[in-house]
Amino acid sequence: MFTSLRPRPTAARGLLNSGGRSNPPRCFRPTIFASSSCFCTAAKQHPASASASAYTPPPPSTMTPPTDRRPIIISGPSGVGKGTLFNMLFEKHPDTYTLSISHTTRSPRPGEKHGVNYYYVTKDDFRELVAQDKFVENAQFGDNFYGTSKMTIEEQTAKGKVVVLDIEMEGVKQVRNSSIGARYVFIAPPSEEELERRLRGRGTETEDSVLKRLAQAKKELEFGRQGGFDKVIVNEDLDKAYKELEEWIYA
Ligand SMILES: Nc1ncnc2c1ncn2[C@@H]1O[C@H](COP(=O)(O)OP(=O)(O)OP(=O)(O)O)[C@@H](O)[C@H]1O
Repeated sequence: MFTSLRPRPTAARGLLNSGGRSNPPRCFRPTIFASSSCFCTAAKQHPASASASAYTPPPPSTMTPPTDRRPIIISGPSGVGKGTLFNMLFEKHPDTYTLSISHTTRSPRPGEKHGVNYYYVTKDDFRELVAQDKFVENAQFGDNFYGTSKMTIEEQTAKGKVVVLDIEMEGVKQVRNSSIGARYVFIAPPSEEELERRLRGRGTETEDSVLKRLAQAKKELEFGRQGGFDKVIVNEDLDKAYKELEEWIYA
């Protein structure tokens, strides 16, 4: 269990999966840094459009699904472009990827549905699930717990979907220590200055949130440098980074 910051951890995004991990469309697991009433920064439909002006939605893919069906764990500092890249992937391959649905102890918000946005459980139930080692990763934000169950991943994988988890380093460590076989990609910025520029340019954070995210980014970058990822992609040019990501996934 950890309580560190986790922007929009597990599979928290996706243009397509309005019933993905948590909240209403594009609003998933909370972030302690969220600056708006939406608990996450995922409300941006096309993050790329905010700063990466050259972004154009990719045409639907005719590619066959990847042969490697293991969950894809994406990690990297806040603002590096993880959501942007994965949204592009989801857009281009709408039938291939899915976001896992988290368990949470928080109450449903209006319009949210159990089993669609989250699995809503009591704290006692959650603790019991932790004790039974049912989660591949879990975290505490404020008073509430959040976790990705192994069962959710297994069910989606059994349906032929490739599950995507977007998690920060503590979550990555947990997944690595779990029984879930996964592949790991780290998204790095071209520089810390550019990372800050993107975070500020996104316009979703308060100054306090930007500073906290940048402080955490240093740790995340060090974690990325330590190795252990199957793939590291420097997201400088968005289209090139996306191509690299897709080639790696489909290799
Ligand atoms: N290659 C790029 N060049 C310029 N801007 C980019 C690039 N990739 C992403 N961006 C922009 O950077 C900002 C941050 O991207 P995004 O929200 O996808 O980051 P993130 O890693 O998902 O962050 P968080 O973890 O906080 O959700 C967005 O405004 C996005 O448009």
